[in-house]
Amino acid sequence: MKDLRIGIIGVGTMGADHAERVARKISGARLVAVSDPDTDRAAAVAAPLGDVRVIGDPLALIGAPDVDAVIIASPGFAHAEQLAACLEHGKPTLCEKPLTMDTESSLRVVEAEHKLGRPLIQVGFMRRFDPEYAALKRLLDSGELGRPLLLHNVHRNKTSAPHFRSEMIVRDSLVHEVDVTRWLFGEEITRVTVHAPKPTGLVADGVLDPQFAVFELANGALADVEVFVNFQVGYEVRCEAVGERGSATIGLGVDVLTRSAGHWGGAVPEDYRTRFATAYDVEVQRWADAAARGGIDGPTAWDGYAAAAVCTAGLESLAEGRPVAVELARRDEVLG
Ligand SMILES: NC(=O)c1ccc[n+]([C@@H]2O[C@H](COP(=O)([O-])OP(=O)(O)OC[C@H]3O[C@@H](n4cnc5c(N)ncnc54)[C@H](O)[C@@H]3O)[C@@H](O)[C@H]2O)c1
Ligand SMILES: O[C@H]1[C@H](O)[C@@H](O)[C@H](O)[C@@H](O)[C@H]1O
Repeated sequence: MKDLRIGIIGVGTMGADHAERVARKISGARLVAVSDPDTDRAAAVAAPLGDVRVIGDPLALIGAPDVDAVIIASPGFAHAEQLAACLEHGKPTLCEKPLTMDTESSLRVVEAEHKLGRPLIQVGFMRRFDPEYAALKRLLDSGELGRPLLLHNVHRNKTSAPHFRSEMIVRDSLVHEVDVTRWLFGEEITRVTVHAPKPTGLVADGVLDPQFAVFELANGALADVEVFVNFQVGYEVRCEAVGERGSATIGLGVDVLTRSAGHWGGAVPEDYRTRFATAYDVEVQRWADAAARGGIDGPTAWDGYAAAAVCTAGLESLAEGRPVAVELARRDEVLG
């Protein structure tokens, strides 16, 4: 079988990481093109990776006949237009989260894909491919812990860019826990409350960081999330599920404990590229295998839309200081 020819749009932090992954690690696939408005950056990413074209216009990359499948790693605000083009050209697409930046445009993506009659869009909720999250999912599904009752999540980044304001903390960071909660518990989130304590003094005025969210699920379960994107120390993502007959915790980072220089303990990863390296590898390999067959193998456009709807409610809650019901279209009405 011929290699799947992949083009990547947006080669900043995440896109460059995916470019290297596709070029060096993913079997049955080849990186053939990258696109970024910062063409110098695109050229610098492409140069060490072999025969990779730089295409200035992302829509031209999507339409290029020698690009079989697309990875979108541009900022969230650019996803809606680029996803529409991928659907128009019938190209299997791995779109980094968030699907889009609002509920309405996410629903339009779901509807446009549905009209094509086959799933083409996979959303980059990579935690589903992380070995620890996957083990937790299997444990919960096995019933060993009884009915899941509670999920406690911690999501901390070392620092975030100045443009990363309160809305981004919800739509770009908290969105991971929205997906993890829906996926682990297999239920929709129906109501959201996002609280913000007095912010850390280490962010610009007006940025609500950290935030503390509570998700109410359709089956009566509850999830809480601390999201703190300027924690200073490093990258920490933890999660504990509590069921009727036990609990399970992942993300403790305890696999290598060292004693040196008068301390003992483990390392704190710098960012998501280290902590979730395996998850990204598995995600992209499984997506590439599925894309070669013309489809997807992971979180769907519907998952991206459902997460966007929860984030919209979360932002309203953050602004108004009260719980907000999630407005989600009926799945059977949208997807038939
Ligand atoms: N799954 C994860 O863990 C993870 C981690 C980081 C980022 N992300 C997601 O990846 C995406 C990119 O984030 P990032 O941190 O790499 O951002 P970044 O700012 O580092 O890079 C974005 C790149 O996109 C380019 N760009 C800007 N506008 C564009 C457009 N209209 N079309 C194409 N390219 C454009 C920029 O020049 C830049 O090179 C976002 O959706 C983000 O949420 C996901
Ligand atoms: O875009 C990134 C990415 O999604 C990371 O996985 C998350 O930890 C960050 O908070 C977010 O800014």
